Amino acid sequence: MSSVLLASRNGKKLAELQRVVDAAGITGVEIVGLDAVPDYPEEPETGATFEDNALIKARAGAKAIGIPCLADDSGIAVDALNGMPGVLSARWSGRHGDDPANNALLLAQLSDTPDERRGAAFVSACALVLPGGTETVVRGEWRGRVLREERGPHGFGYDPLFAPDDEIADGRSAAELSPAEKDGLSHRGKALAQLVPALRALAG
Ligand SMILES: O=P(O)(O)OP(=O)(O)OP(=O)(O)OC[C@H]1O[C@@H](n2cnc3c(O)ncnc32)[C@H](O)[C@@H]1O
Ligand SMILES: [Mg+2]
Repeated sequence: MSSVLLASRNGKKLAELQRVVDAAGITGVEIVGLDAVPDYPEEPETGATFEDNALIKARAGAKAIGIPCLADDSGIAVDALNGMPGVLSARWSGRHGDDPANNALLLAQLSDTPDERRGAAFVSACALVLPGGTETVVRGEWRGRVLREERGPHGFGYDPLFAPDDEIADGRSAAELSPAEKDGLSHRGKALAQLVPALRALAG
């Protein structure tokens, strides 16, 4: 049984990554979180793109622990803000990981933006880096619109403000979808689906 390190310091994101990998039913690969390995310092996420940052995080984990490492870098890209917050999504309000402050700032910035120009996309880049140096990076996108108020109890981050375009969502926010529904539609689900063959190849 080989092990793969899932390198995220965001508990709710980590849970989503774990769920999607579990649902893929990959046998012979054990997924371990950062809590199961010795502590190593967090790399600054200095990349200009989601892909760059996912690689920074996955390379750091593979190097520090010496096993294959999977990392996600993600965020929301708002059309009316020319793609921002983008790679700055986790710290848009200035405080890293402060979801209520990030959501409040985004709402305020879009207060004058009419409904027909509130389009946005969640983006996830997922990188798998092997200690030998092999690197795979994939991307998933999820189109929708930014709501005018937060709705729904599930998910994390900007989910309560994001209404996916998918018909099956039927106007609900991403935080009003069940976790399984979100996984089936989300940027992260779409990105990870492309990594399943590479993960399967590690089994043994
Ligand atoms: O870097 P790690 O340790 O994985 O954890 P993080 O929370 O810092 O993660 P990112 O740097 O990738 O920043 C992603 C931010 O984008 C937002 N985001 C990403 N995926 C999301 C999702 O599925 N739903 C809602 N918001 C999301 C949320 O604000 C995250 O904090
Ligand atoms: Mg981060």
